[in-house]
Amino acid sequence: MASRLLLGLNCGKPLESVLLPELAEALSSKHNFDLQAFSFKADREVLREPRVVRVGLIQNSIALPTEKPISDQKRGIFQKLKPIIDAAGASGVNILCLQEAWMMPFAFCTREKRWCEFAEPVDGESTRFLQEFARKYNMVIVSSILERDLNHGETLWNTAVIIGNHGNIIGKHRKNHIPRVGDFNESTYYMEGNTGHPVFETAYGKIAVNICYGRHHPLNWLAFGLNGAEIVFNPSATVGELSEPMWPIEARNAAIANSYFVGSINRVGTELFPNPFTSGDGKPQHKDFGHFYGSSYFSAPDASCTPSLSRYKDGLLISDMDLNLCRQLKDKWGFRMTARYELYADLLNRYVKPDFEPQVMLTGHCSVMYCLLSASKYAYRLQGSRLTFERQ
Ligand SMILES: NC(=O)NCCC(=O)O
Repeated sequence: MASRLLLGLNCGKPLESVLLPELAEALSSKHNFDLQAFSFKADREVLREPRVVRVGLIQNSIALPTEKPISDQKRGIFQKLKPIIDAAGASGVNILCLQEAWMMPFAFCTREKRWCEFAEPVDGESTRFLQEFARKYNMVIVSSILERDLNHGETLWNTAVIIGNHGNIIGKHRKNHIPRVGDFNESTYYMEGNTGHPVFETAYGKIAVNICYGRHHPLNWLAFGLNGAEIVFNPSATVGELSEPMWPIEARNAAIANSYFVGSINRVGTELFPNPFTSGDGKPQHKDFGHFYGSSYFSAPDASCTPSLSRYKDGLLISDMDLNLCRQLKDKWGFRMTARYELYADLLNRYVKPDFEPQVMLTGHCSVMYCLLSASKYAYRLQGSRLTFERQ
């Protein structure tokens, strides 16, 4: 019963696990990373063949202490990821996504500008590192980096680069929503993205990327769905104290509401920085953000989801998913058909204007109050939803 609620049912059954090649298992034992694989099925259709793609998510801790030279730290992460990506390749993964800013410690919240040196152009060394794997394994790779935009005054962005299965760069998406919560105040580092909600048509399906804090924004999820995404990745960096109770709910809910699959990834470990920083909350200064709790997982449009990877260990989570499930769930629940986009559009149009007044109707209770007030010594004035009183 508990598992039915926690993981749901896929086509009426518990999710099945999948056997992986020995090579992948051997890499996971040798390099000590968690490896799990599952399969989301869809019903057989008469006119369409199943569209099964194999998707992978990688979560990892950093490789070297943050005091080490920046280039060593970055190379250390490359070395650490190599066997995990090889395991994905050996398992026949078609689309692989790494965690947010995978090529660096999660330094944004220190607000120290020294970490800007990790930034790279879209076609920089991290992309080149991954392009080789993309070619070797015929794999699409989603790589979330700190981007330095050389064509626009060297500004910084939090960007997901989409590398095609031939090693080509299909495009990029820049994080839309920047957190300003607790230690996660990343606004001193990069600006709100300017790429909208692109969906990338890859060899294996239509994918999009909702970077980290964007997962708290239902309209951000919706926009990727409206543009036709079948799989949305959510590469993240978040810690236990801040968000762990929300983690298993938000992406799963987005998958249900938007009839697509979601792959959620969070980094693992505690990252210590050389200088203490504060969170502006009156608590003592500290040198870490807390524990990045991993727990990466997949969610499907039928409300089923995989178990999560470890809270502590590096890991590769693989899942087969029949993308036909997206349309089957659209047909079943009709969320797209029953949504009232014209009503939402109208409200949002009015809401973004400075003179917006909330549409609040007076309850019966209030009307009685107004009658009493009218008979009293007070004059009242209703402006929009604001009620003011004045003694007569
Ligand atoms: N990287 C990032 O956006 N973190 C914010 C924390 C959260 O959304 O849980």
